[in-house]
Amino acid sequence: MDQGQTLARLLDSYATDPRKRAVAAAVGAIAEASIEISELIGQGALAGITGAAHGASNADGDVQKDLDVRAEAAIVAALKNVPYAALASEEAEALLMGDPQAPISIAYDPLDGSSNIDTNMTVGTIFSIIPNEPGVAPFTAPGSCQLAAGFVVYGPQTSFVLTLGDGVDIFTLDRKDHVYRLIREKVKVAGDTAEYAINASNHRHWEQPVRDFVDECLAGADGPRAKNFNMRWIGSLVAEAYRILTRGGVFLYPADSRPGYGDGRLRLLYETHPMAFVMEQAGGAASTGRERVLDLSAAATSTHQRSPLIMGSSDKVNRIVELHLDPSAASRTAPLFGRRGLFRT
Ligand SMILES: O=P(O)(O)OC[C@H]1O[C@](O)(COP(=O)(O)O)[C@@H](O)[C@@H]1O
Ligand SMILES: [Mg+2]
Ligand SMILES: [Mg+2]
Repeated sequence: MDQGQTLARLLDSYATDPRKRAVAAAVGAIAEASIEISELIGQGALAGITGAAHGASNADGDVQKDLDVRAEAAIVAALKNVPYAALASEEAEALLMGDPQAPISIAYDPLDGSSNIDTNMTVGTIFSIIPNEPGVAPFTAPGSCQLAAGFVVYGPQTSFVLTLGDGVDIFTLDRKDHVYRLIREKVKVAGDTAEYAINASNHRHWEQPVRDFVDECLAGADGPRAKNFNMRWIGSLVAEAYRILTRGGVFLYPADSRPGYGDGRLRLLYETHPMAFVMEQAGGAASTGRERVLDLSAAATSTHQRSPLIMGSSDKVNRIVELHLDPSAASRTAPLFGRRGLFRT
């Protein structure tokens, strides 16, 4: 690994044609905005950030926090000189239209995990950059068309996770010099980690395949996976994704039976598409349980469309998909487990 590599230098060497120059400019602008957001978060109440509601609701009906609004403003300002056709943000009901001839469009979640702000826990920014085809409605292509995607984690360190379609690199903010420095190159999701993350309070609303997978994990060394599992739930997608990239495991925000949760909670364009691209580029997988997330596309009017997200180590994601596609897989591959009747209803 080139210890002296910075995000800015990597983007310079990537920008070899007009489309790539636009991608590099967009990633660079989001990185600039993220440094400002990181400083705001670090200051917290000292910068007037309280975690209190801002008063308005975003397009999905979530109450906007102060920081949601300030992060949105920082990103829109940073993208001012980037040639984009359209911007889709969690915090804006409608698309923000730019130059229809521009080579790219950008979707982003300015502040992910906002319910964590007042608890001093990790939050982040997520982004997805797609090609713009003049005459075609923006953001209607499948996730596999993404040119670049990534996320920023505002944790004890501020880190920038990036894929330009050729693996995943992680940069950490050098606060002294205000630059992102490469700390991990071509990250690979570990396959053998016995960790899963899901909001277990929704257990009664899950579909059977999700219950079956969680039951397998809960059964630990006595169950079909013959391994004791740890459970993690931070309530912050970026923090869960960062943990999976650095340590392995699986994250689920599945569809469930609560009204409005038929496609889970996370939004396709600026949450599940970019996370799926990052996971696949790191050798992991991302599925809804039935379909590859990168095969999904949004309808022209559905900027804030949701999709289930099951992401992480391929073996675990594949097992969950198997349980969805073939319900008998639960008992067939676990005869001892099935015979004992553990967790069976
Ligand atoms: O509170 P829940 O239902 O467990 O949802 C948690 C999920 O919601 C999110 O906070 C959604 O993102 P926003 O904070 O951007 O709305 C994810 O980061 C997290 O994984
Ligand atoms: Mg979010
Ligand atoms: Mg958000």
